[in-house]
Amino acid sequence: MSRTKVVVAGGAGYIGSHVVRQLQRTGRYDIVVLDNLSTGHKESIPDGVAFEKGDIRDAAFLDATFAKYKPEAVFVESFIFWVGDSVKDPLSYYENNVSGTITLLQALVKHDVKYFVFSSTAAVFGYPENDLVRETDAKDPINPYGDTKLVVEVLLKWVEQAHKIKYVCLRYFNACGADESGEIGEDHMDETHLIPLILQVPLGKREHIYIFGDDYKTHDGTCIRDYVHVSDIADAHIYAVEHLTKTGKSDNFNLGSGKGYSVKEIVEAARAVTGHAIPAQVKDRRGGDPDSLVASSEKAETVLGWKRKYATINDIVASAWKWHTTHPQGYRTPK
Ligand SMILES: NC(=O)c1ccc[n+]([C@@H]2O[C@H](COP(=O)([O-])OP(=O)(O)OC[C@H]3O[C@@H](n4cnc5c(N)ncnc54)[C@H](O)[C@@H]3O)[C@@H](O)[C@H]2O)c1
Ligand SMILES: O=c1ccn([C@@H]2O[C@H](COP(=O)(O)OP(=O)(O)O[C@H]3O[C@H](CO)[C@@H](O)[C@H](O)[C@H]3O)[C@@H](O)[C@H]2O)c(=O)[nH]1
Repeated sequence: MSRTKVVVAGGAGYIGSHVVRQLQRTGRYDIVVLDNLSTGHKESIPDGVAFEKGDIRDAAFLDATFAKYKPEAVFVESFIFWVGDSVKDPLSYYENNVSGTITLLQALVKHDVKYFVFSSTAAVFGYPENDLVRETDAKDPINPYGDTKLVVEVLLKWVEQAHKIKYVCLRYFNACGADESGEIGEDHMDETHLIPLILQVPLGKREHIYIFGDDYKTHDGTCIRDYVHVSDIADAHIYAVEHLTKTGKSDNFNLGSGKGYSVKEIVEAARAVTGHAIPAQVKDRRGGDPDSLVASSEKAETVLGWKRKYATINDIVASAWKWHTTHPQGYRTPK
C-alpha cells in the first residue's frame, strides 16, 4: 500500500508531537515536521520523521519544503495560544496565527496540496449557549486567540470554493495527558494549564494549586471543562485525513467527551493518582472563564468514527503523571 506524504506544521509542540506519534504508529504516512521551535521541542521528534526548521510565515521556506517533500495533506498545530497574551497583544496573534496560516495556504495552492486539517478550539464558541456544545452552536469568541481560530475556519470555506482544498477543522476542548510510551508529553514554558500545574505540587515545584474562583454556577462552584486525552485528539487527525481522502467532504468537528469535570474534581483525581494531599487555595476568578465548556462528541463519533481510548479522568491524569515524574524538567531532563 502506498504511503501518504504529510506535513505537520507545529509538529514539535505538545499536540503536534502526539499527532506525529499516532501517524507514525499506523505505518501509513511519510511525515515531515515543520516547526520554528518557538515553543516546541526538537527532542520530541522521533527517528524516521523528517524535520525542517522554519516558520509558517516564511513563503520561501514553505516553497522549498513543499517542493522537496510534495505533501498530500497538511496538519496545522503551529499557533501561539496563551489566551491572556492574546488580549494584551492581539497583533502578534493575528500575525502569527492568521497571517501565518494564509502564507501556509498559499503554499498549499501553489503546490496543489489537496487536504488540510486545522487545529481549532472550543474558544471559538466563547460563552456557550448550551450545556453540551454542538458544532452548529453560535460562535462568538471572547478573546483574540479564539477569534484567530474562527477567522481561519471562515477563511477555509472560501479557500475550498476557490481552490478545491478540502479541510477538516478539529475543535479541541481541553487537551491533556501524555503518550503511553512516556517519551513525550506537555512541556510548555510558563505553563498555564490546570493538570500540569496541579502535578507540580506533588513534584515539589509548588506548594499548592490555586483554584480560580469557586462562585461559578456549577455543582461545586468551580469551572467545568471537558478534558480529552491528547492521544485521542491525535487519533482524530487520522480519522479526519481518512475522511477527507474517502469522501472529499470538508467539515468541522468538536473533540470532547460529553462529560465535564470541575477544577475541584480534577484536583481530587490528581490526589488519587499521585497519593499526595495537593493543598488547594481558592483565588479570584481568572478573566474570561465560562462556567462550563463541554462538547458533544456525537458528530465526530458518527461521521468520523472517532473512538476515545482514555475513558476515565484518572487514566488521563495518570498518563500525565507518568510523563512528569520521568521528565521533571520536561525535555531538558538529563537522560
Ligand atoms: N493545549 C490545548 O488544550 C489546546 C486546546 C485547544 C486548541 N489548541 C490548539 O492546538 C494547537 C497546538 O497546541 P499545543 O498545546 O500543542 O501548543 P505548543 O505551543 O506546544 O505547540 C505549537 C507548536 O507550533 C510551533 N509554532 C508556533 N508558531 C509557529 C510558526 N509561526 N511557524 C512554525 N512553527 C510554529 C511551536 O514551536 C510549537 O512547536 C494550537 O493551535 C492551539 O491553539 C490547544
Ligand atoms: O492554576 C490554575 C489553572 C487553571 N485553573 C482553571 O482550570 C480550568 C482549565 O484551565 P486551563 O487548563 O488553563 O484551560 P482552559 O483555559 O480551559 O483552555 C484550554 O482549553 C481551551 C478549550 O476548552 C482551549 O481553547 C485553550 O487553548 C486551552 O488552553 C479553568 O477553569 C481555569 O480557570 C485553575 O483553577 N487554576
